[in-house]
Amino acid sequence: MLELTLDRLTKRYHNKIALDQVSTEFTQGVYGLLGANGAGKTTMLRLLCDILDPTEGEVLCNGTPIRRLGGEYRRLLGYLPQDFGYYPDFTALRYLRYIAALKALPPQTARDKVEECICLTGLKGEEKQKIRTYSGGMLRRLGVAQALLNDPRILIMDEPTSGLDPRERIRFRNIISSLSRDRIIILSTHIVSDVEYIADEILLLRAGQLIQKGTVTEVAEQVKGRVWECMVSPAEAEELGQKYAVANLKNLAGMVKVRIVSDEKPIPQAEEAEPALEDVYLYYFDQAGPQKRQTYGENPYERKENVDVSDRAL
Ligand SMILES: Nc1ncnc2c1ncn2[C@@H]1O[C@H](COP(=O)(O)OP(=O)(O)OP(=O)(O)O)[C@@H](O)[C@H]1O
Repeated sequence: MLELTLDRLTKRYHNKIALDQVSTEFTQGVYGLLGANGAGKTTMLRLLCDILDPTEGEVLCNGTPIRRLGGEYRRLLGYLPQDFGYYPDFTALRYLRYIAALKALPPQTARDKVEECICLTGLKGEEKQKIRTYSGGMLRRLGVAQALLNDPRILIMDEPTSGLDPRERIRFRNIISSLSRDRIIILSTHIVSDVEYIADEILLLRAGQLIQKGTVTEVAEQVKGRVWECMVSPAEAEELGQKYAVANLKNLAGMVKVRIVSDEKPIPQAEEAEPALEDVYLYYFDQAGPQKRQTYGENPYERKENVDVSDRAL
């Protein structure tokens, strides 16, 4: 079985520490790397892909430093960067054949894999369209397809769901679930719901440090006793929003149901609620300040459909 080990992995850009002594292991499964902007997610993924050199520490694959494995390691790897390069005037088919050639796949294998990846990512029927005509979701699926051409045992994706509409998000999650057998899949995001349902383990990265790792339930347990719900008037809700990290607001018959993440009980009538992953996210990453938290949408108490709390909090 494949095992990736990060051993005190550190990356400094001049005097800025982007990744700070991160040690952890990955075995088969889906891992969701969650963190706010600038937390160090891209840096960690690029170190894992051997695109960046660590300042200290190392990445090991089955005990051997990936530096030493070189091409042997890269053959195990599929990578979808945040902005993957493509030629807009190529058709998807031509582009995938081109990438297959770059990955040095033998011609028959290339033809088979291109077809397989087109089908797997739901692009069948659209593969002869020029990429410039693709929607954001189709483009992301094409990105996944190119990362899969060499049948990688390790699949690394940087913010693969950014800019996708809810339908494409669900589609993406289903693709990842179908790929998860026999692979290490690591994907970064700042959108909690994108990893909540598919990740076997969640890693929380804050200011370059790994602050939590575990299943969704294990990570959510970390805020047990710190999640509160209460029904208050709109004015009280506004006041609470100024003071606390508010995870959820719902208008109910003139009153507002408020979900708050706080070490202390915010008001006497607040009741403890079962923690969820987005509460954890809010607990660790709510750096926006109350003003920003409260200015989402025209009515701050209206929970907009398909808008992630984590998006709102940042
Ligand atoms: N080439 C670079 N030179 C200097 N600083 C950098 C460089 N790349 C990243 N950084 C800094 O390192 C920190 C971590 O950046 P990184 O891109 O890894 O974070 P991230 O979690 O992926 O953020 P985002 O979600 O915005 O992509 C940030 O403070 C960033 O400004």
